[in-house]
Amino acid sequence: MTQTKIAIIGGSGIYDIDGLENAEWVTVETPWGAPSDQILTGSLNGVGMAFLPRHGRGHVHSPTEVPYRANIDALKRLGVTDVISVSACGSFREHMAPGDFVIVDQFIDRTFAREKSFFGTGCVAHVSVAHPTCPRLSDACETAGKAAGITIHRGGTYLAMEGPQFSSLAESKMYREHWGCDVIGMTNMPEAKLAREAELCYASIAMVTDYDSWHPDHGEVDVSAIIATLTGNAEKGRALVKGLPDLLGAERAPCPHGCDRALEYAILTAPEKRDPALLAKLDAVAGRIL
Ligand SMILES: CSC[C@H]1O[C@H](OP(=O)(O)O)[C@H](O)[C@@H]1O
Ligand SMILES: Nc1ncnc2[nH]cnc12
Repeated sequence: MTQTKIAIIGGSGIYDIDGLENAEWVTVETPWGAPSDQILTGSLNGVGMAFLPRHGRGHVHSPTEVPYRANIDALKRLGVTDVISVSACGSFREHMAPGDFVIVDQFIDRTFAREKSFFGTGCVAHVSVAHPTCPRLSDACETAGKAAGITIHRGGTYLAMEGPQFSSLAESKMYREHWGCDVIGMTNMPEAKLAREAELCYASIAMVTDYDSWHPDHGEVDVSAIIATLTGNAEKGRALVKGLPDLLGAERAPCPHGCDRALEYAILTAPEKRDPALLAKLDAVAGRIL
């Protein structure tokens, strides 16, 4: 049995979490550079926890510049088994209103200026992201959220845009009316893809902060309104996180959906053709099978 270790990646407006026992900010070095910030480690009800502010304390990294590979590698290196992203998002659906939480289960990746894989020349791998989030971890988030009195929508398609500017009205309408997207944000990709490559279970909680720019009765999105909604949600988010350790348990069996075995048949490069330098960088991410 593996010990459960739950990581929370906190998005915009979430730079710390309270209530961890033996809390300590630790520096983690990775072959992919420095993570967004130090990582807060500790435990909650006997379960190991880690918290990483995605944009760094003080919000220093733009969505494009977040060191996604270093973040996921650092969490893996710390022994994390389950990653929960908590993000701000715009909503394309009237009934997904500001203040509601959406447990995202699909993504459309429109980002184009980010490193999206740990693999490449010298070690080529193709993992499946047909189902990019873990249903078991998403179940726990839904249950904990409902117990905390949060309005939760289970399932939704998240459009990941490059940013940093928000969408034009034409883009917003296209994503909503033609592409079937439910919410929009700038950070869950490539994060979810990298978590899958690192064989980590990943769930995404998108906190609705605005109606982007499509809604005729709401002004277009601006950052001050987003932060006001997030601040109003902080207590709900904290309550959700506190419910997770008991739901996930201190020990975990293999993921029933195979997230923790995603690399099993993914690597194509012949053993004799693999690049030792890249293999060395993959020690944490793919050490289980390399
Ligand atoms: C603060 S407005 C836009 C910014 O907020 C979201 O960040 P995160 O996903 O880390 O909560 C969004 O994706 C943008 O990066
Ligand atoms: N409307 C929006 N578009 C992109 N990212 C967001 N984060 C919060 N609201 C957003």
